[in-house]
Amino acid sequence: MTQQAAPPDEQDATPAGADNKQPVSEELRWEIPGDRRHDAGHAITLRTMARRLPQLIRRAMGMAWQVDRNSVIALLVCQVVSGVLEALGLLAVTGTITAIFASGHITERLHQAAPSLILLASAAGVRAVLGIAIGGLSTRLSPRISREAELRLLDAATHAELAAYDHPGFNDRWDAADRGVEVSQDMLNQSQNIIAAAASLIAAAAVLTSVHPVLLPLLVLAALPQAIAGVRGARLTYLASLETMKDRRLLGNMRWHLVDKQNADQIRSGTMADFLLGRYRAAGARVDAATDRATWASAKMSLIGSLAGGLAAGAVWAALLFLISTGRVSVASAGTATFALRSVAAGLHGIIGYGAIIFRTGMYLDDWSDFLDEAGGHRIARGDTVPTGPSVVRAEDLTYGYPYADRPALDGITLEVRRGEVLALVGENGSGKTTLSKLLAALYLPSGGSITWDGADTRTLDAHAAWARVAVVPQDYAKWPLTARDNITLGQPVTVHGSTADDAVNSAAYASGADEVVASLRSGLDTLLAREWWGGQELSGGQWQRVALARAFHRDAGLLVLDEPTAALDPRAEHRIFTGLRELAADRAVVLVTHRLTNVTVADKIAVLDQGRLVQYGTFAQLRDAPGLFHDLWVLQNDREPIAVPNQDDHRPQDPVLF
Ligand SMILES: Nc1ncnc2c1ncn2[C@@H]1O[C@H](COP(=O)(O)OP(=O)(O)OP(=O)(O)O)[C@@H](O)[C@H]1O
Repeated sequence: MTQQAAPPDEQDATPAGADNKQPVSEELRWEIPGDRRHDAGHAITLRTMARRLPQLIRRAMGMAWQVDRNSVIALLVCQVVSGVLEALGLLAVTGTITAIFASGHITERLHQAAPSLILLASAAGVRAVLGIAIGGLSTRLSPRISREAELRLLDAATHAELAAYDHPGFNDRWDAADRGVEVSQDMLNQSQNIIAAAASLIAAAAVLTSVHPVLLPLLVLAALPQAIAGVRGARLTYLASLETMKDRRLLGNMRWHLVDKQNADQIRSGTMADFLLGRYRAAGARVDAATDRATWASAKMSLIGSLAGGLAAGAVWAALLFLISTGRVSVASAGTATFALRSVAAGLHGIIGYGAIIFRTGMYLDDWSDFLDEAGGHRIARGDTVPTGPSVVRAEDLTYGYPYADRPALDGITLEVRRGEVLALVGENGSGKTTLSKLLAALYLPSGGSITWDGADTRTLDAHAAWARVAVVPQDYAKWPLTARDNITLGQPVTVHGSTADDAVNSAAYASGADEVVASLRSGLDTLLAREWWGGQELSGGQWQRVALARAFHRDAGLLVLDEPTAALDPRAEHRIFTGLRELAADRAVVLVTHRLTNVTVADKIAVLDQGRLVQYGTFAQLRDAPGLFHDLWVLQNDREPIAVPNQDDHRPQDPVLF
C-alpha cells in the first residue's frame, strides 16, 4: 500500500491562473508505479488471446510439473484418451444410425447396430471414469500449486533486503502478487477445461471433416462473431476489475483497520466508526457502479454475439440440409454431423469462455512472477564473509538516503562503538537515530561511506550470519502469538555447557524484568501470549516490552541495539534495565537510542544528531555543559516546576483537591 501524494498537477485545487494555490488533501490511494496491466487489458484481442493461451497452459502445466510430475502425466494421458474416445463415440454414431436406417428386420438391424452401440456406450462410460480421474488429479494438484506459489512468494519477500520495503510500490506489488497466489490454484482447472474443450473440438472437427470437408470451415466462420463478442466481453470484465481494483484493495485495508484489535479502542474513543464506515460505503458504491457499467456493456456484447451466432448456426444447418437434399451426405452421416456440430460448437464456446478466464488469471499470475523478479531485484546479495564479534562497529563518512527522499536521512556520519561500550544516539524526532541504528546493525546498507564491523564493510558480510550477531529491540517490537519461551528464544534456544535452554531464558528474563511477568503467567514459560488467538494470555504494554528486552538479552549477539527500550516501563523496571546495562555491555557493543536524557548518563559516548548530521559527539559530562543541542535539550527536559509535595512527616489528612 502506498500513501501517495497526488501528482503536482492534481494538487492545484484553485482555478487555473489563480495565484494562491491550496494543496488538496492527500488520500490513501492504491497505486502501482509503472502498472502495465491497463495497457495489457486493452490489448486483449482474439489474436493476443490465441497467442497467449498456449503460454498460459504451458505455465500451469509447468507449475504442476514442479509439484507432482506423475500426476501431470496421468492428467495429460487421461485428457488425450478422453479426446480419442470422444472421436470414436462420434464415429460410432454413424454406424448406429446407418444400421438402424438400413433395410431388414428390426432384430437384424439392432444386431448390426450392436457393435457401434457397445462402442458408443463404452466410450461414454470410460470418458465418465476419466472425467472423475481428471477431477481427482486436479483437486490433488491445485492446492499444492497454490502452496508452492505462496512459498515462493514468501521466500522472495523474506529474502529481500529490508530496504525493499521503503521502495514505492513494493507493498502494492506484494499485495497484487498475493492475489496471484490466490488464483494460482484455479489455473490448473482452467487449463484442464481448455484442454478438454480443445480435445473434444479436435475430435469432433475430425469427424465433421470426414462427413463433408465444407462443414468445418463453415462452422469456424460461423463461430467467429461469437468468439469476437466473447473476447470483447472478457476485455470489458477485466478492465472493470482493474478499474475497481484500487477501491477493492481500499475496502480490504479499511476492513482490517476497522476490526483490528489494536485500533478497536481508538475507533470507539475517537467515535470514528461512522466516519470510517462512510468511507467504506463510498468505496463500495464506486465498485458497484463500475461493476454495473461493465455488466451492462458485457451483456450488450453477449446479446450481439448471440444474435450473430444464432444467424451463423442457422446458415450451417441450412448448409447441412442442402448437402443431405442433394445427396452429398447420407442421413446417417448427417446424424453424426449433428452431434459433431454440437461438440464443435461447445468446444469453441469452452475455449473462448475458459480462455477469457485463464487470460485474467494469467494477468494476476504475471503480478506474482513480477514480484518474484522484483524481490529478486532486492534479493540479499552481499558478500560471504562470516563475521564474529563484532568488537568494533564503525561508521565512516556514512550517508543514507531513503528511496525517492528529497534529502539524505543521514549525512557524513563518523563514529564508532566498541565491545564493552554504550553509545547513545540522541536528537530530535526525525533526526536519523533509528536509521543510523539500523545501519550499524547491518539491516540497511549505506548509500555512501561505510559501516565496518571489525574492519569488514557490512556490504561484504554474509547478511544472515551478520544478523545472527545482532540483537535489536525496535520501537515497535513484535508481539508474536507464541509461548513466552518462544517469544524470548525466537525459536533458537541456546545451551551453554552444563545449563539447560531454560536457564538462558530465565537469566535473560531476570535481566529485563520479564521474570516477574513469566511468574504471573498461568503456565509460566509455556503460556501462549496472544489473548485473541487460541485462548492465550494477554500482557500489558510494559510487560510486552520486558519480554522484547529479554528476547534481545537472550541472543548471543556482539551488538545490542536498543531503540527507546524503556518507553513503556515503570520507573522500577526502567531502573533495573539501566543499572544492568553496564553488565550487559561487558561483552557487547551497545547502541542506545533514547529521548530520556537522564538515561544517557550510562553511555560512554553520546552522538547528537540533527537533521541527519552528527552535530555533537562526546561524553555526558562534556555535552551537558557545553553550549549546543544536547545542552538545550537537557535544559528543556529538566525545565519543570517541581510539584509541591506535602511534607512527608505531616500525616494529617489533606483537603481533597477539586477539579
Ligand atoms: N521508511 C522510510 N522511508 C522514507 N523515509 C523514512 C523512512 N523512515 C524514516 N524516514 C525519514 O528519515 C528521517 C529519519 O527518521 P528516523 O526514524 O531515523 O528518525 P528518528 O531520529 O529515529 O526519529 P524519532 O525520534 O521520531 O524516532 C525522517 O525524516 C523520516 O521521515
